[in-house]
Amino acid sequence: MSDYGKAFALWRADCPEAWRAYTRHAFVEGMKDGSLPEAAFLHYLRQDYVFLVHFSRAWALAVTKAETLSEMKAAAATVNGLVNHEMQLHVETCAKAGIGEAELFATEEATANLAYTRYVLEAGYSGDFLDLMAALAPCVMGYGEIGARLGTEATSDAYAEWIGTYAGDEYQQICRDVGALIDGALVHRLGADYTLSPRWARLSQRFATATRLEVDFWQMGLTPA
Ligand SMILES: Cc1ncc(CO)c(N)n1
Repeated sequence: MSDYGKAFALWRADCPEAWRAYTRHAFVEGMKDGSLPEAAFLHYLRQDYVFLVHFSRAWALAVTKAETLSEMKAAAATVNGLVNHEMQLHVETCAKAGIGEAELFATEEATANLAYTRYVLEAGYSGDFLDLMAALAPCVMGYGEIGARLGTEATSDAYAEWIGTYAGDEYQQICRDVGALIDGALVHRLGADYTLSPRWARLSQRFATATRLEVDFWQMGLTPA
């Protein structure tokens, strides 16, 4: 497994079934062997564009909840990566399928999408930087892990652009940077022995909840309305 930091590795190990259901979902395996129907992929991608709008807002909230300039820089860099790099994949792929950007932005949110993004934003509104990071980590690192695996295991090039976006150096670097950001933020607020903090179990639960919401998001993708 790639090095996405210590806290991520611990949180991931705390919810093995959910993590596996997320990263080995039928939707993911369908991209790997090319058997995923294009209609399901486009349905997912339109929803994911809306997801990324809210996900970027959550990262922007992290800029305001940061306590050091280094945290602000890392969160701001992630906002930049999302809106100027990752969302480009969605805009270009949908454009090729005849879906324009205005239509993309106007996509009606599926309930699985609403549930997930508002859960993450609420973690940031009601909690602090750490609550927000625990809710954001499964999204960032999960796609990094899926992309890296599919980058070497894919047997079809049907979804090569999607896989390339997440397997690529730029996205993998974001995952490592976010991992380092989270590890540093934990030490800064809870001390070096942060796993002994009474907050640790709740942070791990947040990570597990967000992971389950990722499973629901893939499932939503498999069932176009
Ligand atoms: C649902 C979802 N989770 C994570 C990512 C990675 O940013 C994404 N694009 N969409």
